[in-house]
Amino acid sequence: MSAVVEMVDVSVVRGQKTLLDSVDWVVNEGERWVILGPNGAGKTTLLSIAAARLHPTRGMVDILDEILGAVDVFELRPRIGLSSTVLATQIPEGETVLNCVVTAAYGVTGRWIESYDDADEAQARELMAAWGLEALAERRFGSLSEGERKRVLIARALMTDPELLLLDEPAAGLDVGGREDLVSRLDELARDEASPAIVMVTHHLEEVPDAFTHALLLREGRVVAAGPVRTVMTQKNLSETFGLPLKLVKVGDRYAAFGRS
Ligand SMILES: Nc1ncnc2c1ncn2[C@@H]1O[C@H](COP(=O)(O)OP(=O)(O)OP(=O)(O)O)[C@@H](O)[C@H]1O
Repeated sequence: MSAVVEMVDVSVVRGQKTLLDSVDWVVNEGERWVILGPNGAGKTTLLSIAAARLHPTRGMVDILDEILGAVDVFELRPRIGLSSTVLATQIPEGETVLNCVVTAAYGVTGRWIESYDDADEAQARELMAAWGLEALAERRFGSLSEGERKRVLIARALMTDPELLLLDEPAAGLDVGGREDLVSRLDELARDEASPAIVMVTHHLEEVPDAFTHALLLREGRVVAAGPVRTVMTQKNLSETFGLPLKLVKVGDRYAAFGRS
């Protein structure tokens, strides 16, 4: 099994603040990781490095067999699918759903004068069908519900057939129905052997699909635990990660956590 992401002794320092502190992490082909941790733990910072959007202050990062710092990131980024709220803010409100997805082929967020061939549009329409968006192809991005937007961002992230898929809080802001719909779609994606390696960031255990295989727990920039879900998702590790005594509940292969006095 070959590594898709390898980080060795990675730190990110800004002024007096250490955002990531000596992180070691390996994501192999076929693995589906969740990164869990409280607000400010460094999850988005870690994902930004894996997305080749941020260089560490110290340490070695290998993404898809390229070393960060020695590779042209503009060649590397199209091989990585990224869905995040930051990206959502860069999409013009008036852009159609079809254009939101198809423009990923050029790595841009708004359609201008680029020309897309039939294969690009066919690929975008196939992804929209898979993510329940076919009826929304001509709708403006700005008019979509939060759940629809999240699905557009994921379809867009898959547009370039990435070798690594990164999802930053894909279920944030969704109601229970929207969350469950998204979790089951992500579960299906995770079960598909043709899917790329997946890394998803979340604060909420309830959002982790059954089929996710690995977890990395972060607190104050440090890794509390990392490895297979079954060994990492313990009451002790999660209490340490979130900084309060938690009761961990498992329903089937899904998890939830509650405060414990
Ligand atoms: N340029 C910067 N200078 C100083 N501190 C920063 C900078 N960028 C981020 N931080 C801080 O680094 C910490 C980690 O931020 P990050 O966004 O990675 O955390 P997170 O785990 O994703 O948080 P959340 O769950 O709230 O989104 C936060 O305390 C944040 O305020």
